[in-house]
Parts: sequence; structure tokens; C-alpha cells
Amino acid sequence: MGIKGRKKRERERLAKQAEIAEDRDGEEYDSDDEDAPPPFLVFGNGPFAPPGSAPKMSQSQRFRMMDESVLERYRDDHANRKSSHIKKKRSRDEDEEVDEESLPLMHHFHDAEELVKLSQQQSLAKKQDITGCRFGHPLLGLDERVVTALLTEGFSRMTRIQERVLPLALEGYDILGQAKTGSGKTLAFSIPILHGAQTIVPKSPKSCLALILGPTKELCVQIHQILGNIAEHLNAAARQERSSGPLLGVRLITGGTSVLEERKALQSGSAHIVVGTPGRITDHVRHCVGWKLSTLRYLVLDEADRMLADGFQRDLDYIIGATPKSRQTLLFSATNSKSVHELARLSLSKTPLFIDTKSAEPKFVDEELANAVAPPFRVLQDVVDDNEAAIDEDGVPATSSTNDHAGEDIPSALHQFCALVPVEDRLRALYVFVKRVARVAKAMVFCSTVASTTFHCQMMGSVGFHNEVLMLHGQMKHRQRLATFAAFNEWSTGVLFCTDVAARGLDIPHVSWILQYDPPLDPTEYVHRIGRTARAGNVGNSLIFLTPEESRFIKYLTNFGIHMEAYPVPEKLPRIQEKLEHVLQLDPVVAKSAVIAYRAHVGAYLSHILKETFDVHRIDLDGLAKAFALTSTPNVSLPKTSAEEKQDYVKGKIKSLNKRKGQAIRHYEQMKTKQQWTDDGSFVGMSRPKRSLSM
Ligand SMILES: Nc1ncnc2c1ncn2[C@@H]1O[C@H](COP(=O)(O)OP(=O)(O)OP(=O)(O)O)[C@@H](O)[C@H]1O
Repeated sequence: MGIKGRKKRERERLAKQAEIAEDRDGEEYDSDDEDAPPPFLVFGNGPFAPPGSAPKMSQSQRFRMMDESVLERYRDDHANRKSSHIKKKRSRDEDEEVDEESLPLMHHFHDAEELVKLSQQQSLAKKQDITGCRFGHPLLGLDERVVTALLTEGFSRMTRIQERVLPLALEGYDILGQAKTGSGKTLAFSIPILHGAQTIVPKSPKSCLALILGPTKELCVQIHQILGNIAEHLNAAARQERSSGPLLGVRLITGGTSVLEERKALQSGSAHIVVGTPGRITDHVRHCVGWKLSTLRYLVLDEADRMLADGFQRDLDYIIGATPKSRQTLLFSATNSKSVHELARLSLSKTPLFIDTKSAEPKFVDEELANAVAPPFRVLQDVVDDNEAAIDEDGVPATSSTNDHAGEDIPSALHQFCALVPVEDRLRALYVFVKRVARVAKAMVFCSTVASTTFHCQMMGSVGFHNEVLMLHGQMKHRQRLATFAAFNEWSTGVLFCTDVAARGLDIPHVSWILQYDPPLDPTEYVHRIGRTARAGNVGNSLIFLTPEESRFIKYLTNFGIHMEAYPVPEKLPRIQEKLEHVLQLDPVVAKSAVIAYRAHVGAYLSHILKETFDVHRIDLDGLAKAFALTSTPNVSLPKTSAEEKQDYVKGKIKSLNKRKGQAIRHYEQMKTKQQWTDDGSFVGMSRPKRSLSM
């Protein structure tokens, strides 16, 4: 197909998708939201190039166009099959329908009625959750302009963590804050900064007063957006009050954009609040002449443990070193881990307080540290020591019962399920999930690798969910990542395939399902992944797929207070394996992705920290190949088991002994003196061995 043909097809598809979008608007459970923007288009002209942009095709578009033509070929291919094939297919389709009708999965994937009930529950839960003081409470002493701006943004009352943090943060304490996912931590650290800015900016209009660090671009974009929106109201009010004077500037620094542009903005002094990722900020601290952190008043480290786990320790050390000791530091995370406490010890200076929503009152960080027995998160040395060393009688890695806090960080309106799916059925089970959820709800599917994310998104796109799936991972280009994130935010239904890059802090509206298709690395990551739903008092569901061989991970999570209901796995999944395999035959791009994802899956398994639970030697590799729609099992080199290693050692020893024995015999044969006798039997002497003979 030529480029013109593609463009024509693209235009047709655009029109079709616009129709679908209209239909979908009617189906939304939040249907009274008339202002809701139409769902983004995924492929072709999808989020990577919003509608109306230049027709130039990006690589991803081309790929998706190819997908479209692949689908067409796929359809033609099926249409041209002999009648017997068609009959067979029909009966198979009927089977499929019957199977799916009887799927218990359906019971959990909401239908329209359920969704109405759900939204009622949601508003009730929300009311119960946000019942704190008003932001305008006189005892809080929050700047009135900030209160008004918050009200304009729709925030009138505080959440529990805000109620606890704000009075102390406004007094200038250093704070280590911890609260459930989606409980409003972003405003808890943003409001003190906005309050302080009201007096600091007019006095020092050219200085940077706050630096907020987050682990991912998406999280920084989100924080920047929240602060930016409130700052806009503040600036509008300031313009009305006085005709001149400095306005509050909030600047995003995350890489992927022009360094020079960023430098100019920082040097101009108009960036009073800077939000960024540690890598890029370090770069500017080092090289941006004229931008100094010596005037900094507030330093915020959001999801600090993730920043440490991602290898930003040195950057963080450097940035903290460049800030003045007099700064106020606010450190936040949804999970309470040892690495956060370590960072707290290093970065918090002024009488640091530990504030969470469980304790009766704030504690001093040192006191909290003394009580904290580190859960085995992230710091690999600890993981090995704590997890693998302590195995209970069922062979499940155990934890100290005083430590297992992770479960307490889960919102109560979040329903957690676990499904045991045999390895060879995983892809079909995923298909069922996507089919049931993609057009009625919003879901995120977490995969452990970029390759797995890519393959599963491509595969689901190829089997009919072109308009319902998106992917997000760290190897995408900056622009693509941000566009995808923005698009999924806008969607009312659909599925986002993602890596753990989307696990932290992201506040994507209306996500009602989280599927952990690949297992998380540890309970912390589990909690953060599922925390993308049931936010701010809403209800949500999470589901994790495990194979029966991995089932003791459930018990392991139980040790951390994470309890899941068993998810009824359908006895018969739709018979679509052949259809899935056919996609690979027709589309070399997906076929290549499948092999890469298969190998990456084995690699992820190999590097999983719970080696006993995720034992690479227990994987049924042929079954796993089926889970990637592969008809033959790709080669992978696995490390040897200890038994195999022992066997190899013994074999090697025997081999080398035999070799040496052979050499000795040969040597003896060559060197031995031979007696020589005459025919009549008389001895005539000894022959000497020839020196030239080699041994
Ligand atoms: N006072 C409030 N009133 C109403 N809604 C609020 C309030 N504070 C926060 N929210 C809403 O709650 C949601 C979650 O907030 P936020 O993203 O800050 O949570 P979080 O605790 O940082 O989550 P995570 O741990 O996942 O990063 C957002 O949609 C936000 O708009």
C-alpha cells in the first residue's frame, strides 16, 4: 500500500473512530460529565500525534498502520479459507461465545448497572475520606490567596495526611510523610511551598525557592500541572491586585527537552518552583551558570525510595549537598521502607518529624527509626538476608510480623484478587481480561519488562483492540511518553500496558482495574502498582496473575498484611490460541517482539529477588512459549542448578582422570624397554625407546 492509500485509510479510520468515540461517550458511567474530552485515538493518528496535526507519520504510526494492514490481511486470509475451515471456525467461535458466557471473570468485570452502583459507592467513599478541616480554618493560618486558589481548584477540605502534615509543615518542620496511595500527599507538600511563595517571591523575585524531585517524568509532569494550575489562580489574583510585580513561576525540568531552553528559564530567575527528575536537575546544578540552589527554602523528595532504587543516590547526594542547611525538607512516600529512613537521616536536618495517618500523633524521625525494623524492600543485600534466609515451614520466605506494614498502605476501598493461571494459558486469560474491561472501564496492565509491555500491547492491538490499548515504558521517547500519559488521562475507557515506570505517584482518573500480569519485584511495588486505582476515596479492583508454581507468592504477600481473594479462574478459556499464533505468522514485527519478550521474561525471572518462588528452573518453557503465542520454543541459556553443577563437576573430574590415565598408559608403552629374543629363544639385549617419540 502506498503512502496515499495509507493516508486515505487513515482518514476513513479517523471518521470511524470519531463515531466510536461518540458511541462510547454514551456508554460512560460518568455520563453527566459533558465537558469530558473525547477519548483519544490510539493508533495511526493516536496519542503520539494528536488529531489535526501534520500528516507526517512517526515510526510508531507507521507501525500501527502496518498493524492495520496486517489485520486486513488477517481478515482476508480468513475470508478465503475453504468452507470446511470456515465451518470449523464458526463452531470454534460458538464455543468461544459459550465459554465466555460461562466465564466467572465476567462476574467481576463490571456491566453498566454495576458501574452506576460503583459510582454511587465511590462518591460515598470519597465523602468519608475527605472530611478534614477546611483549608481556610483560621488556626491553620494558610495564606488567604492560597485558600482561594485551592477552592477554585475544587479543594475545600483536607484529606487525613494533609490535616496532619500542613500545620507542622507551615511551622517549618522537616517532615518524613507516609500515607496510603492516592491520599493527597502531593498537596500536602505543595501547599506549604505555595504559602511560603506568597511572601518570598515579592522579596526575592529572581531566586529559586523550592525544588521538588520525583523519580519519573510522568510524576513530575503531574506535580507540575497541579502546582501550575494553582499558581495560575494566584497569579490571576495578583494581576488584579497590582499591575506590576513578580508572578509565581513553576518550571518543569525532566530531560527530553532542550537543555539550553531549560537553562535559559532557570537563569532568568523566573522559575521560583522547580519540579524535576534527579538526573536532569543534577546536570543543571553542575553546569547551569547563574542558577544556584543557595537560596532554596524548600526541598521535596517525592517517592524517595524509588529514586534510590533507580540509582539516583549519587544525584540526590549532590543536589542535597548544593542546597543550604537552612532549607525545609519534606520527604514523602506511600510505603515505609528502610531506604526512605536512610535518606531521611541524611537529608532531614531540622527536628524531623515522622507523620503518617495511622499513629495517634507525629513522632520524631529518630524515634520512628528506632522502632522501624526494615522491611526487605529494594536494598538487595537486605532482600537476600531477610527474605531468602528466613523461610517458613512451607518454604515461603517469611518476614518479621512486626514489620509487615505494606498491607496497611492499601486503601480500604480497593478489592484485591489473585488468579492462578497455568503458564500456557496466560495470554488467553489476558485476552479475556482486555475483552471484558477495555470498552467499559479503564485498566492498567503491569508487565515486568519493556519487551513484555510492547509485545502484549501489540498483540492485543492486533486482535481487535487497536483503539483501546496504549503502552507506556521507560524506553519510549520523551514526547511519546508524555503524549501517551496525557492521552490515557483523557480516556474514559481503555487499557494501558506499562512497566513500573507508571507504578509510582501517577494520578490517572477513573482507573478501576489494575492487572499485574507479571509479578512485582516486592510488596512495595505491589502496593504502588495497585495504588493507581481506588484513589482519593474511590473504589477500585486489582488482580494479579500467578502460575500455580508461583502461588506461594500469595502467602509471602500475606506476611506483609496483603490479603487477596481468590479469583475464579474459568475452567475453559476461549479457544483463541490458534488466532493468537496466526498474528505472529502474519506480522513479523509482533513475531519478533514475541521472541524478545519471551527471552526478557526468562531474564526477569532469573533476576527476581525471590529466587525460591520465581525459580527459573521450574518454568515450563514450552508452556511459556505458548504464552507468547510462539509455536516453537526459542533457545535460552539457563544457569545450571546446583545438582547439575555437581553432576558436571563429577563428570569433569572423571573425564580428566581418564585422560591422564590414557596419557600415562601411552607414555608407558612408548618408554618401556623391550626385551629382544632370537628365534631360538636366546636373549640378545634391550631396545632403547626412540627419543623422538612424543609423549
Ligand atoms: N483535599 C482534597 N480534596 C479533594 N481531593 C483531593 C484532595 N487532596 C488530594 N485530592 C485528590 O486525590 C487524588 C490523589 O492525590 P495525590 O496524587 O496527591 O495522592 P498521593 O497520596 O500522592 O498518591 P501516590 O502515593 O500514589 O503518589 C488526586 O486526584 C487529588 O486531586
